[in-house]
Amino acid sequence: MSLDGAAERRDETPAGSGSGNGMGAAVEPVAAPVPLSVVRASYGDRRLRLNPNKAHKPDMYDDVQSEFDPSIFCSLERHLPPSMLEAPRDAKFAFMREILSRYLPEGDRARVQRHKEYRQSIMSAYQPLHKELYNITSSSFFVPSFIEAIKDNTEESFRKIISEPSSGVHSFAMLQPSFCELLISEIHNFEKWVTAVKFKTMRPNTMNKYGTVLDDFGFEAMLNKLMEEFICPMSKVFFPEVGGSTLDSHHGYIVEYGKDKDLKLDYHVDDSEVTLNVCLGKQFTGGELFFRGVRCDQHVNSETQPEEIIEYSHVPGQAVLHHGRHRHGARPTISGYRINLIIWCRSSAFREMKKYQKDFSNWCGHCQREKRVRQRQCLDATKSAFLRTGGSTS
Ligand SMILES: O=C(O)CCC(=O)C(=O)O
Ligand SMILES: [Fe+2]
Repeated sequence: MSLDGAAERRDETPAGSGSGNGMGAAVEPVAAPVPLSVVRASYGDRRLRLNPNKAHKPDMYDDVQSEFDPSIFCSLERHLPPSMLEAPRDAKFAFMREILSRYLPEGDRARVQRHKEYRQSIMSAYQPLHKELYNITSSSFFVPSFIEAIKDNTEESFRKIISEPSSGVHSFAMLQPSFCELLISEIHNFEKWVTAVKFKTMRPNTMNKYGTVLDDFGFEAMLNKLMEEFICPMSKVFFPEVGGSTLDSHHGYIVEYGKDKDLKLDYHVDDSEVTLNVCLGKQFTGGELFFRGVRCDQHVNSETQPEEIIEYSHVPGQAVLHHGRHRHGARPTISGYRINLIIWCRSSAFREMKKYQKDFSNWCGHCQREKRVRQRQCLDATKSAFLRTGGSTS
């Protein structure tokens, strides 16, 4: 969405970008499906169970090629009708895939498939430089105060490490300097490889000319764990009203600013429920974040109140956790080079619920103000009615 001042940012669509990258990497074919007539004939009861069979140990689907994530098949298997639980894996896979397909329109399915192929073509050719970055090791990734707070997992422990927790923009020390250095070096290695093999990569979203999607070259599982085990505990406490406790997907990328890179980032809202933004380095001046209040879709361009003006200066290793709909931008990086890790975290449950809601006064600053005005008018009307009738209730 691009209204007056604030532009909503979407991931660059994978459509069309899988081709023309000069890589020529082979894309594995989608697994040959088992004809549904076979599945139908053998298993009469075809209704999924509402409650999962927790005692059942599902098969693994990591080696199966499809447009859906293998973990979906694992989870869904526990909901299969009892007669199917011990069926051959291929039969279960075909059955579940047919059900899932009904919920993914043809266009989306083709887009997902192309993106999957794009990722595979990168990952089958790119050699990571620092393999240890692709799996979380708390002690080498995070500073002790952050590890401690997550371990305690209480509102109090989080508030202890956060500065200005009342503003809705929560900042805290998170990453070890050595981790930041290694990640920067991995990213530069990837960029060097991209240039050398003339691969055409997708940018993180429509507003960056530079920047790299980490999920596209092997970091997806690590960032997912980061979201589930290290972001979710905090967002559950600080952003429960926008699905902070049900984050279930993410978009993880790197932004780079400086000479010959992007200089600034325009005013926008993220395509996320909760965003984690961590500065990795290096040395720079400028590049401050400015925030201008949280807004729902309908009020994304409404005026800013003075108390909503927040400025934040990036410090390497320091994270900012904010509401995705908190309007913000980044000021020009005046000198040096700034590189940040961004994770847009999303909640499918919240997005579904949002479709049926009109009032977002539990988080949108403008809805809140409108509600207060309505309440005041109502109170005034009651008061004047009371005065008119002299307090008589008959
Ligand atoms: O440059 C920054 O720190 C902000 C990046 C940002 O807001 C975004 O990528 O959505
Ligand atoms: Fe943003």
